[in-house]
Amino acid sequence: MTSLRTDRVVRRLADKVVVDGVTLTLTPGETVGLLGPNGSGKSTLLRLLAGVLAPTAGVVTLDGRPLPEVGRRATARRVATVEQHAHTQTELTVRDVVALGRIPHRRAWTPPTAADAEAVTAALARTGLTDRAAQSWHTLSGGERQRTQIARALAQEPRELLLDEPTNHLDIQHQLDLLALVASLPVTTVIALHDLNLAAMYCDRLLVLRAGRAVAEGTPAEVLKPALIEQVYGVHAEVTDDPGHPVIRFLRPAGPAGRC
Ligand SMILES: Nc1ncnc2c1ncn2[C@@H]1O[C@H](COP(=O)(O)OP(=O)(O)OP(=O)(O)O)[C@@H](O)[C@H]1O
Repeated sequence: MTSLRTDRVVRRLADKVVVDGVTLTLTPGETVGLLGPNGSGKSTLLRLLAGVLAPTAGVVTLDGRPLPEVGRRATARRVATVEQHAHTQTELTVRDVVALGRIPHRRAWTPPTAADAEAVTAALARTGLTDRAAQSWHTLSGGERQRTQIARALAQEPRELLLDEPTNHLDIQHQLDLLALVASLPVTTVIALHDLNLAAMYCDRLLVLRAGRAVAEGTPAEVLKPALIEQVYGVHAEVTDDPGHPVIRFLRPAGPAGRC
């Protein structure tokens, strides 16, 4: 069994090449970190992987079949996404939002089954939201909203999980908890991240984008070298080896040394 794969995908948006010939093959069960500066094409690549955007050239496959052939509903049963800025317009409780994850599994006009309810309850528990189930979405903090969207994706019981900067808005404990949870799930995960140290700690493999192109791919230790960090982010860094993963320390640019 394979998983998602992009084969030399290109995507143009408003006459600009935003993703430029990226090939990425996911191995079932692995956690792949998508790195790169703002505007480097991470979100766009995630949308291509989810089938929400069609490539301008190249192909995205799921188990070897192009996504248009797999179909939207079948893709939605397999692939869950958590976008950067998820909104809900209507008055929904946390449990209602999480239950939206069951839609791809339900037949039209049929009430939720016991299996649907169980998946929702389990997803709430896994994300620490059981006590918030009855709370209105609108009253949640940014971090609680983020966790609710993760719970919705887990309720979908996906085999592939695509996360766009899911640690935004989370305090450090919830960042670590979330990434530990994601890394422990028996699903194939692609996760766009800005924090290189968190990527080093929780990802099996990294793909680094710059101006839409893949410029490095490999394990965190292979990829996160000072020269690469300087080339991609324009930042000086020291990298030391902690058992199991590299640790990055950013060096101040020359100039007045300010402190918070
Ligand atoms: N609908 C659109 N029309 C025109 N340009 C777009 C559109 N969507 C994205 N872009 C551009 O494509 C480029 C890549 O955007 P994308 O959101 O994929 O980057 P990103 O790496 O996820 O960035 P960030 O880290 O800031 O979230 C950016 O320059 C962005 O302005």
